[in-house]
Amino acid sequence: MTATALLLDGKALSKQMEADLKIRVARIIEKTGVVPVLATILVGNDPSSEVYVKMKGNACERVGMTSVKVHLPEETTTEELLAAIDKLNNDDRICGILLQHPVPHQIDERACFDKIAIDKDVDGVTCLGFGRMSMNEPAYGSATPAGIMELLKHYKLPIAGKHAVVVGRSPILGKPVAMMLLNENATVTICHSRTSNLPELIKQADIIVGAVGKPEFIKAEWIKDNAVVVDAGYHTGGIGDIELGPLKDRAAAYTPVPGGVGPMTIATLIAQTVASAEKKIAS
Ligand SMILES: Nc1nc2c(c(=O)[nH]1)N[C@@H](CN(C=O)c1ccc(C(=O)N[C@@H](CCC(=O)O)C(=O)O)cc1)CN2
Repeated sequence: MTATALLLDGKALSKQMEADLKIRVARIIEKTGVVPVLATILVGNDPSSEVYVKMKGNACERVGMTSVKVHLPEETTTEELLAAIDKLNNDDRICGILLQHPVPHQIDERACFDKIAIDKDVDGVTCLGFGRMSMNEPAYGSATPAGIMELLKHYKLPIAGKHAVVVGRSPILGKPVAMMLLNENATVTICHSRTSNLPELIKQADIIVGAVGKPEFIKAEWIKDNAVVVDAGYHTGGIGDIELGPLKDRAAAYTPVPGGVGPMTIATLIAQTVASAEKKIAS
């Protein structure tokens, strides 16, 4: 029997989140007279990265915050980027720092992510933040995984006791989403490029997360009926990492591309920046 799968509408939820964030930002400004600031760092001229950073700046404006944009040339060295991050760490006006991934190949991205002060790591990219989150200690989660968890929570989809299969193990997506699902008591399998029996493992998934970065790499026929399908991919032509078409009438729920995980990434970054600003005034 087929039924229409529940559409996990990240675009609509991100709008709701923004409405709430706008009120919280107005309260911060009323109390302190200071507008919260997110610093965005873009290194080089990757057109997609330019678009994502612009979208983040626009989201800041929509909720009444500002963003300081640091745009560094393609030839920037690790040392130069570390110095730029250090300057933002020491700037009292800045509540959060976003370093757009990927950075040019000559840069040690890990060293630069880890230079971000923990209280300004609103994009959840530092090893310290990841470790704390994994241990269920307070930390800002990596933006896309935290956005996915918020979406599952909003639609009251059960996680505890479910078998979640994550395809991808990147530091800002696959690994953190696996730890977040584990913290919610899912049984988690992490698959990657060296996994030999991928279709077989995916067949077991109650929750499948596509985080592999390859267009429609995960085939609909590998996914069992009534699974919750989360597609964290975004590729030209409006497709993700999962072949979503055939699943729309046999999954329990699915995130569309576009309009699913992507908008939640941005809303989560902004929500965590607002939380950082609130923490600052409470301390
Ligand atoms: N430091 C980071 N770098 C990167 C992250 C991240 O979370 N932190 N994520 C991705 C890219 N990304 C944000 O940076 C991102 C990608 C896609 C979307 C999005 O909303 N996409 C739309 C469709 C695109 C469009 O309208 O043009 C959608 O899915 O509806 C948001 C953020 C890599 N780098």
